[in-house]
Amino acid sequence: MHVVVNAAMSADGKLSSRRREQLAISGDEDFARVDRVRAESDAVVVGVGTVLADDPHLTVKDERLRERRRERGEPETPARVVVDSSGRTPTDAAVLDDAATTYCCLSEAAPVDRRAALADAAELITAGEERVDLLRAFAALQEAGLEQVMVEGGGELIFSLFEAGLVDELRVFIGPTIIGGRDAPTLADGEGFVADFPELALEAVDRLDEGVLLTWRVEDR
Ligand SMILES: NC(=O)C1=CN([C@@H]2O[C@H](COP(=O)(O)OP(=O)(O)OC[C@H]3O[C@@H](n4cnc5c(N)ncnc54)[C@H](O)[C@@H]3O)[C@@H](O)[C@H]2O)C=CC1
Ligand SMILES: Nc1nc(O)c(N)c(N[C@@H]2O[C@H](COP(=O)(O)O)[C@@H](O)[C@H]2O)n1
Repeated sequence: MHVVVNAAMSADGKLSSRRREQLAISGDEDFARVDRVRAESDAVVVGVGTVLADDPHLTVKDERLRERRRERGEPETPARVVVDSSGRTPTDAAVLDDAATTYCCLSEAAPVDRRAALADAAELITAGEERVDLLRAFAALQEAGLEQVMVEGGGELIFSLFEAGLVDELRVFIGPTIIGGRDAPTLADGEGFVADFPELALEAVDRLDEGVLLTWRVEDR
């Protein structure tokens, strides 16, 4: 499995404001690039915090990219994956519509009624007692045939994936704005590292829109 984390942050490292509402940090060129990365992926993954904040659809938007996927014999949009320990994904979430297969990765703590509600619209994977065990959940996704995986956020999930050593590549668009706020989400939140910081090797620097795209490879830990 190859895991690419892709996100957009402000020049001061924020994914959104302290209100945690969806903000367009990317410009048109970067959103088009994100669409191409989605179209090259078998699955697009987000945490439930992002589902609750943004209600994303996570589909491929460009019809030509969808057509190329169909020509390759792939579903026109990749599978969608929500990492959701207690099954908080609303049943009317856009990510649960029939545009693509959706996997909900739950923990054993997810209540039975939430499991039943989500089972109608999603494939359920259970891994971990109170929190989703990402190593086990991603192994189950790989077992289901998902090899090229794109993670779109948010900051809690991205930190945990780095902590679990699951990230192969990080692509960050840095947009021309300052958001600020000590409580605004950043690229990697969670508890944070105090030692054994993951190390990155810079692979590319590209100017896009009024910002810059950095592509990093994650060094083996
Ligand atoms: N600018 C950008 O590229 C993006 C911005 N965002 C923004 O990020 C914010 C949402 O991010 P977060 O609140 O950090 O939520 P998140 O999307 O990272 O989800 C975190 C939640 O996932 C669940 N979870 C289950 N197992 C977990 C594990 N092992 N590790 C971590 N989480 C686990 C927990 O319920 C946890 O609260 C929103 O404001 C959204 O707009 C989200 C995606 C991309
Ligand atoms: N790459 C990027 N740039 C931004 O400025 C963003 N706000 C995001 N957000 C991510 O995209 C998801 C929305 O997907 P749909 O358009 O609904 O398909 C959102 O939930 C974030 O994961 N990304």
